[in-house]
Amino acid sequence: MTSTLPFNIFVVEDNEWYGQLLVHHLSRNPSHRVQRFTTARSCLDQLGEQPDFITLDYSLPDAKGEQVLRQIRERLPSTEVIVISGQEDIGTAVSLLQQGAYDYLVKDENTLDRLWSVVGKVDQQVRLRRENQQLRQQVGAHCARGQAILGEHPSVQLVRTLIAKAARTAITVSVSGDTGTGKELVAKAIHFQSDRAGSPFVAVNMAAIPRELVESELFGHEKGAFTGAVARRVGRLEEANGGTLFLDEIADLDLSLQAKLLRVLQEREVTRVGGNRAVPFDVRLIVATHRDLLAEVQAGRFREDLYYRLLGLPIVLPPLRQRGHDILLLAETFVRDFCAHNKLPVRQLTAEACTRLLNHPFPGNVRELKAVVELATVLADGEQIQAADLPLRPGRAPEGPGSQRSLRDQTTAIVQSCLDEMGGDVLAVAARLRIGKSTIYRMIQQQELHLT
Ligand SMILES: Nc1ncnc2c1ncn2[C@@H]1O[C@H](COP(=O)(O)OP(=O)(O)OP(=O)(O)O)[C@@H](O)[C@H]1O
Repeated sequence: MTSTLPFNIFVVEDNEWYGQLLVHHLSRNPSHRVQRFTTARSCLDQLGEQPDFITLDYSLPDAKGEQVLRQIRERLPSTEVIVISGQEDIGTAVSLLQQGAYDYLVKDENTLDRLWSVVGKVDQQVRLRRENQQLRQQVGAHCARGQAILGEHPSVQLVRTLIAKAARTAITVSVSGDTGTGKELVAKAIHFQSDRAGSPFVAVNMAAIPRELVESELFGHEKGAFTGAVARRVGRLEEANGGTLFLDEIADLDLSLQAKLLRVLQEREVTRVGGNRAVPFDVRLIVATHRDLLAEVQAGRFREDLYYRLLGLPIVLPPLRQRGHDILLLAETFVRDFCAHNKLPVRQLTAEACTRLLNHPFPGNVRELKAVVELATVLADGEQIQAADLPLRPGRAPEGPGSQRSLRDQTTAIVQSCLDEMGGDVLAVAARLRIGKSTIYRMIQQQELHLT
């Protein structure tokens, strides 16, 4: 997928001859749309056109480079600005770079070549960003229709209700649940159902970033802020401006950064590492963890003030094994989608395969179920997916009271939970669980099951 939109460039230069030279040079690429302005005011008045790139003459008749740069950065934080100056002045260059200029060029015989290579880089970044945006919109359309989170279990219905409520405001949301229960999916659903859907959804996993890089990842850094900071980098908070920031595995954030995050969230401004300018931001925060955050607070590993700042609207995702017949509903949907994507004839799970799925503890939750049934679809020979096709490994035993139960007890519990959910409709339960209705009637007669 490539973006066909033009790359919009503003050239702000009062010198007639040099301005025309820049316009001519930058217009050599047919996808560039170049406009020229001779004053700061005329450029600022047209920022509504959202240029992708601006070349800014440092000395304009009505303003200095710093002032214009500040106003552009405030209004269009993702537009890159390159300052072009008649004289080399290291102090000015450093100050402009710290204020967020992409580069600082001195007018000499190399300027046009350097400009050409910088514009090429920015052009590529912008196109990648647009592609991402298009992909996001596709995912978003799916999430926004409320179809992403499958399940009929009351606990999942409650999750969908809370998502819809959260989407109406910008409240912080804290999602908890074991690995693979759908925490990121919930975060995306909230974002794409909210009025921030057209803005970025940025996900950061605290456990996946080396400790020493977390601060710069979140808050960004200026060029030269530390060894290896070869270019300015906008942090994830700024990247999510106007949209949603999803901080996964928040409990893994170390204590010193917890203090910094709290301050940034309270002040609603972020200063890049090595920078001296606070940039305001507007993001909805969604945090997730598979740990008990309150227990982390009690153990002194998580700041209590940050805990209360982040709690917001809590959404709890139950483990898959506690969602009754949703296991089958999800399995059937994953098989159907997988067959459709891979142009395979539709495959059905046999009754034995369903029973095997219902009795598996699924320590990896929905992610594990999806992987298992997709692989089984590939392994199955005919149109049916047999129990033996399911690559289920004896997993970690489910935690809690169920862990010591026999297979029979677990089956009874699943059938009972379906009966309760479906208002005692034996035929519907038999169809859903693919077991004979007489088996259910016999279990009722033997008082293993109860109709409420
Ligand atoms: N209720 C659901 N309906 C449909 N798909 C689901 C559901 N829950 C989870 N999934 C799918 O399961 C996979 C894992 O979900 P997700 O990544 O959101 O889990 P997670 O809790 O964030 O995992 P982790 O804690 O390991 O990061 C994804 O492919 C997701 O689309």
